Amino acid sequence: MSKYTDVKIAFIGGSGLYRLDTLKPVDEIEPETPWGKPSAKIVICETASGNHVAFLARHGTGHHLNPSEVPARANIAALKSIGVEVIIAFSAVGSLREEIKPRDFILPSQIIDRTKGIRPSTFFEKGCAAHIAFGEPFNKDLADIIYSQKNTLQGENVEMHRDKCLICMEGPAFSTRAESNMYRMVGGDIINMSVLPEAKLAMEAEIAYQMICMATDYDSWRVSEEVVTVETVVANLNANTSNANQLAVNILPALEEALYENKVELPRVKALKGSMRFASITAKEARNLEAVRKIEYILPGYF
Ligand SMILES: CSC[C@H]1O[C@H](OP(=O)(O)O)[C@H](O)[C@@H]1O
Ligand SMILES: Nc1ncnc2[nH]cnc12
Repeated sequence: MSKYTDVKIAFIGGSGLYRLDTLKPVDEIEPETPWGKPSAKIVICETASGNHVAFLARHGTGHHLNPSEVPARANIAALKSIGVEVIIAFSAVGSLREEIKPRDFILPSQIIDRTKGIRPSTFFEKGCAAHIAFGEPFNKDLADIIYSQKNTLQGENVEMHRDKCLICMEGPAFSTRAESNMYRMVGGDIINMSVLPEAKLAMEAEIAYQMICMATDYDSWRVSEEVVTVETVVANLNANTSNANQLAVNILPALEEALYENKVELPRVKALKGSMRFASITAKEARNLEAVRKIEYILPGYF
């Protein structure tokens, strides 16, 4: 049992965002979950109101994990074990649309899965099957709070877009020009390698999840442009860092008012609580006890 049980809000940092300078770190923890240890130590930070929030670097603090290697189950389970109810996850993405410019911020509302089945993507396996509804993979209440801060973004012509479709590819190589064009044709607006299985696992753990994407490049579709390289991504990432830091602190008061002070209701966050209680389709007597024991870590008493 962790000494922290009431850390309701967590930030996950992606490429280029290995800490949040605007939050005051007060402790570090490394929970051992049934799915192993998280990508990095979870940094516990104190907000201006005195609440604790968590920060976790998705690829490790020195970015040693490629997207296919991120221990997403351990990450989500570790956050759940300290009481997390809401995850705001940052991600660097390529843009598949002219109007989404490098350095713009995007709140996706949909995902198309182009990962290759090599990432463990569920807590429910080996004798305890369950199926979550994933039609709305992101949490609109959280997107609304984040979008309300759109005018605080700094930089010439930097915009925030919402309701976009995010393609999640396996990587680590970037897309070919033909793949990039295909993603545009099927309705993709932005592309990354990280939203899955993170978003699915959060849903299974009853954690509300919204990704804040930061465009770093035009991927490989634009004929007038060189194809994406990691140098382009990193240059724009560094430019995005201060906006990401500022956005994180700007949205905290609204999140804290809702989650700690119950001043505002977030119906789509509330609806998640208890949503998994009847999600397992496996007959009680047919459930594998070891599988159930592991799931107890994230949903105690459910199965
Ligand atoms: C460094 S470029 C590709 C890499 O960047 C994104 O990472 P994250 O989502 O963690 O910010 C993308 O998903 C790829 O993993
Ligand atoms: N073009 C791209 N494709 C996939 N992931 C990315 N992350 C940043 N840019 C990306």
